[in-house]
Amino acid sequence: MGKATIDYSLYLVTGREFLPPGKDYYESLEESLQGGVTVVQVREKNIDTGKFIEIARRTKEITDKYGVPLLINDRIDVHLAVGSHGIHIGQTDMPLPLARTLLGPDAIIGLSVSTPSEAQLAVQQGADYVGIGPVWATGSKDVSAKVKLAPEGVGRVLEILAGTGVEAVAIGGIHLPNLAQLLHGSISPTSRNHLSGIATISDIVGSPTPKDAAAALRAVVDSFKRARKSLGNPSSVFSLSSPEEPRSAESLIRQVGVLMEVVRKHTPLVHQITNNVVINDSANATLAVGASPIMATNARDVADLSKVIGALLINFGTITDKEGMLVAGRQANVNRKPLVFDPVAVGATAYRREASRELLSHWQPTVIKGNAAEIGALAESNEVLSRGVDSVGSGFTDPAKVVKALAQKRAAVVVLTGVEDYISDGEIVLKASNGHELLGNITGSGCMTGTLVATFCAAARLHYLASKEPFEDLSQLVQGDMLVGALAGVLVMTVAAEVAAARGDVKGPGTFRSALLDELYNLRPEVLAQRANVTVVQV
Ligand SMILES: Nc1ncnc2c1ncn2[C@@H]1O[C@H](COP(=O)(O)OP(=O)(O)OP(=O)(O)O)[C@@H](O)[C@H]1O
Ligand SMILES: Cc1ncsc1CCO
Repeated sequence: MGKATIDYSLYLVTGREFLPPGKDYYESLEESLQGGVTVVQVREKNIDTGKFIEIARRTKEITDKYGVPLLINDRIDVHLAVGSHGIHIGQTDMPLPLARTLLGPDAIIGLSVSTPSEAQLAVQQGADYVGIGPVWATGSKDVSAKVKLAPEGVGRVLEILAGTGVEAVAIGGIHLPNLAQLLHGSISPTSRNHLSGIATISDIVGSPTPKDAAAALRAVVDSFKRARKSLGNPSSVFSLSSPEEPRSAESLIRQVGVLMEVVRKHTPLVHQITNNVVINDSANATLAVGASPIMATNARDVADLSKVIGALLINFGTITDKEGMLVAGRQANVNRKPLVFDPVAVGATAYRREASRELLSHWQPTVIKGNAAEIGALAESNEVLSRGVDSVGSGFTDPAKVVKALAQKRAAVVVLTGVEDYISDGEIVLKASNGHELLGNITGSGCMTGTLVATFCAAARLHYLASKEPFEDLSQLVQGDMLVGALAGVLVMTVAAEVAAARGDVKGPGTFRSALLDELYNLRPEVLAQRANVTVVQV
């Protein structure tokens, strides 16, 4: 088996302590290989050398039967004794150059890395692959003192590895429900490098049916790799929502009109965890455009709900239900429902910054929507400051560049609201110049825009599912063109606002607020198409 042909898709690290009561280690191992494990690493701590060699030898008999390479954790002597394919070493184990000298060029040597600089060194020293982690907290190893990388942190390491030929698996807290989030969210921002696979212990070893457990994980990794491989444009965030038509402003506006009809026809359920300032206006805005709102926040309620909703909005304006946000978002990823994140006032306090980091490491948003201060805080730019929930200052020097970079960094569509709205999927940037200044005089206009973005993302998914052959890409977090969904939310809101503001009965914010609801209800695709002012910005 040549080194170049090794498939790192599903890398099993053994851990006999996780076996369910009564389950035999060798039986579990064989079943996991039948389920699709592609590499095995024997990891034994605190064990006599003789016993380690015995376990490794019997393990190799089984892995050989399935043509799967065997690696030994840390112990070169055990590797040599059983003739395995190589070793895996940690940062504090034997130095990689020394291991290479001892083992020669043909042995596989993998290294655990947690940072881009460790990855850089691994490349220089000739590692064949790296294990990047810990991604999340895990019960299999004490990583309490280590920084949890989250998918975004894995992506920063993958950036370093791009083009080097060094492959990468991620490790730490990876389970079936967060696997698609990890694969998608860790694609490196600039080079679009992605994981070769994932390493796991407990999901497989701890299962009474390791064959099924391995097969389920493998199916997600396989479909992810297939999708990345077949991708026409590797910079696209949503690989399977490749646009139906070339992306001109006219065609996008036409597609927005289609989504307006889809909402009225199918009345998607839009689950919203939002702040208590805007909750009623947001629910009414959802109804006005033809969808159906549900404002559940309790963690015990949201998991069931996730199966039936069209999309989820998480707006942390008054941030009282973080537990519900964590569970609902994770379930949206599992059920492949669009998830719109509105990080209200994220830059204003340390607590909000920390909460946003926690949420974004726990689930992958489909769309991130914010005003300049909020997008600035997420993009770690100090061009725009916040005063509570509002932005202060004149905005970004180059807003198109900021939204495009953040979309790439977060693997999500980004919507920046303000006098002009900017929307990017990391590939193209749209500028939408509709709206009215009275929107700045009512509270929660941005929050309502977020609600409508979620509503039309639900429609984009329904439209995709209705118009395409059903497909089984288990690694996709969403299906449908979410750029069009986001644009639709922004345009419906801002065009309805223009029509409302022009009414003779509108005298100020109070009458405008009622008129806005009426005009959301009355808005037709033809009127939207006439008024929509959208341009594609070259970045
Ligand atoms: N002066 C303006 N002219 C045109 N449109 C505007 C103006 N101000 C805001 N908008 C529109 O209003 C919507 C809300 O954007 P804004 O940036 O004010 O949100 P926000 O600050 O998050 O609001 P809130 O915190 O009150 O929910 C956007 O769709 C935007 O296009
Ligand atoms: C005023 C306000 N405070 C927290 S959320 C919110 C609604 C507008 O973002």
